[in-house]
Amino acid sequence: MSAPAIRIAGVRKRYGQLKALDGIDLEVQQGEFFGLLGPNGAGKTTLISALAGLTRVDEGELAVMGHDVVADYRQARRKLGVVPQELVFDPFFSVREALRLQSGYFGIRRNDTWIDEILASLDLAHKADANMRMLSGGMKRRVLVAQALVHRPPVIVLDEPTAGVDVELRQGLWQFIRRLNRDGHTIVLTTHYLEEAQTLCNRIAMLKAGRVVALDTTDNLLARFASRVLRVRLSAPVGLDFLPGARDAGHGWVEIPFESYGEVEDMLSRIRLTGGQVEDMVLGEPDLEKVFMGVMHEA
Ligand SMILES: Nc1ncnc2c1ncn2[C@@H]1O[C@H](COP(=O)(O)OP(=O)(O)OP(=O)(O)O)[C@@H](O)[C@H]1O
Repeated sequence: MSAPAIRIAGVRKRYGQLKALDGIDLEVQQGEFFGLLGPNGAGKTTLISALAGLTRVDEGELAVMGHDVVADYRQARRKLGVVPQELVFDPFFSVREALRLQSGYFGIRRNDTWIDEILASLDLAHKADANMRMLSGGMKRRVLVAQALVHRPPVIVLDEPTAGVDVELRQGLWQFIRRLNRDGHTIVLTTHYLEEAQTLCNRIAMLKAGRVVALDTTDNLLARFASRVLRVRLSAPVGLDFLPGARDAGHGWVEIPFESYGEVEDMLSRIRLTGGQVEDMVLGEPDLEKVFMGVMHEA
């Protein structure tokens, strides 16, 4: 069996009294599109920086593609591309120079063919010779993605890559990341945009105060914590006893949970039989935000 893309076992990290990572066990398999979610301060960035070998943990082990991040640092680092949260650049380099420099860190020379390919994929080719300080925030973020890819890592970790990024760039970025995933790259993503995580990630871990408080496939998380709901606005109030689980949502709206769409027809005919008239109707799908709130509240 091939090694997991990422293996995190019994990891603890303190900053003084604060337990930033409080016993994390997590495996991400090769080819996954994995979401790492959690409120501010949950420990996501600390975990990523430990994976990249930038932060030493107090206890536990981390490995990338089977390479321990401490004992086998160079190999582990080569297998990993990290898109950091912060935009930090040397303002005096051009985009191409920055990417060549990054290639140099990994001992790769004559990397221009691949660099050109990355620049084209990220729609950055026309900025190749522009100075970093001349780029907009969104462009800089694309360069960060490019930098993470110069050494063709099989595992790519993105720490809030779309924070402060406009809709168009976000869409383009996701298209590109999805393609990398289809090509076999393992993707780990942290984001506060839960909608993005819901559509992109096949599996999700939720962190709170340095612990994993939920870990499952996105579908299972959605099914476990959030239900579908039919919202109807009625012309006149009707008793709700005949609709199991229904609740008055105010302003004439009634919310009725259901599991399969087959039930909706039955609900509507029951409303009609009691003399109720539907004036407006909305079908609510389960969403990750509800799941997230539920998990954080329970944990
Ligand atoms: N160098 C440090 N020194 C002291 N405390 C730190 C340090 N780095 C992180 N912390 C603390 O560790 C905890 C975890 O921080 P971390 O940045 O990993 O959270 P996060 O989940 O990435 O949050 P965000 O969503 O805001 O990026 C926080 O309470 C943070 O204040």
